[in-house]
Amino acid sequence: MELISIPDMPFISHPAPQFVLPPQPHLLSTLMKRDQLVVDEENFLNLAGIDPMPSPAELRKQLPIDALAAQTVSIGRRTVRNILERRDPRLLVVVGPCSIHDPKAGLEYAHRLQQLATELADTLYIVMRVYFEKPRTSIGWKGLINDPDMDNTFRIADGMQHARNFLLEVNRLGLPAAAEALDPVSPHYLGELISWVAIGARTTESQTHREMSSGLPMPVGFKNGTDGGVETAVNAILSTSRPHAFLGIDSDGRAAIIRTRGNAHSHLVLRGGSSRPNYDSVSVAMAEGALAKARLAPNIIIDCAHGNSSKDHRRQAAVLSDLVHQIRRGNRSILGSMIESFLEPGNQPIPSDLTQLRYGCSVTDACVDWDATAAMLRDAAAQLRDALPTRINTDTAPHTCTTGMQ
Ligand SMILES: O=C[C@H](O)[C@H](O)COP(=O)(O)O
Ligand SMILES: C=C(OP(=O)(O)O)C(=O)O
Repeated sequence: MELISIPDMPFISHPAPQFVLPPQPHLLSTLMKRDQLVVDEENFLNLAGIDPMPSPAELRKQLPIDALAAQTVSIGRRTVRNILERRDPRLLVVVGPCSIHDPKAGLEYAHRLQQLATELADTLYIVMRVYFEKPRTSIGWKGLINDPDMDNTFRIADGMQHARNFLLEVNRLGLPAAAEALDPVSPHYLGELISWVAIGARTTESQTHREMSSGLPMPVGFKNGTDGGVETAVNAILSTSRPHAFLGIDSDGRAAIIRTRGNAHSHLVLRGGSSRPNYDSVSVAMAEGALAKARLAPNIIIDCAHGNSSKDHRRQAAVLSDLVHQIRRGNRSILGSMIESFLEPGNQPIPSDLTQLRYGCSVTDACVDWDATAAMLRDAAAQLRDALPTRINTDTAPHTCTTGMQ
């Protein structure tokens, strides 16, 4: 198409011009040279701004990982892999606040949890749930990274800095951390400080998250979908175990082609569904069947919260107790559990005056309080102590994705 008539056209006019520009790259670039504003109006229609962000390499330099934190991460990832491979008989327990909104309260929780983790270390392998990114069903606060001041100012650069700082502190205690990987850019900033990752019920079906997980260095748990079906998660585990190539960024924040090897330690997390829980022995047997059909390892973690407790924190203890009984009765596929727990019970709405926030109480899903958490975990450890040694691997069945696949 010739552009001869374009300089005379009243492009920036209201109402919009009568004709539609054909989508031809050469035409677009010519227009960009002639009148940037025309193109901006067209392509920035729904954008309010693009602000700079430090690159992952810059933030990592500003808040570097130290030897102590690196050792915690290394031991954390190795131990979770060993649990998935039946080399370590302990029950993995991912426990902590639904979301971190107040680093001070979060760290107080981490100190208490570290002591409990040491006390129960013969039976339970405790990893702190450190969730900074919240996937919302519709709208709501999206976590400390997205809006650290909880006032819709969305200071994401500050949020990322707080998140990295917090993870450093937790790891320095010798307590490994678990997080949901929601935004595919975030692991570039935080991944080296995380020992276990969840892909949430709302993103397990996403190809972007499966590709990302295939290159992550830690074991990844895929939640079943919000409808309760496990097929999406089974497909995700299959996909993630394979190599992928996809668009991403490098540590300097430049667009890059990322090539992955595949993650052999992805597994299923049963979190219940909108209509019913799926932690019971029949649901677990069905999940084992779905994994076997796909030639995947029978590796299952049970989330005591979400659809398995109808988001009622008081029901989480019953779910934990049930899965412990399944293990005592000989179940070999349940390798871990998740608990939403904080200093105080329940949850609270985010008030407009943040000084009204109740210290140590969740601002997202309701949590079990500290004393109840400690009681639940001590009880689980006591029940499991004599049942675990029989779970060490002595057979030849597949225990990670790749050994289970042809
Ligand atoms: O764990 C957290 C919530 O269940 C998740 O972020 C969804 O929350 P919402 O349904 O309140 O948006
Ligand atoms: C959002 C979460 O879980 P799910 O993806 O199971 O809803 C969560 O654990 O914070």
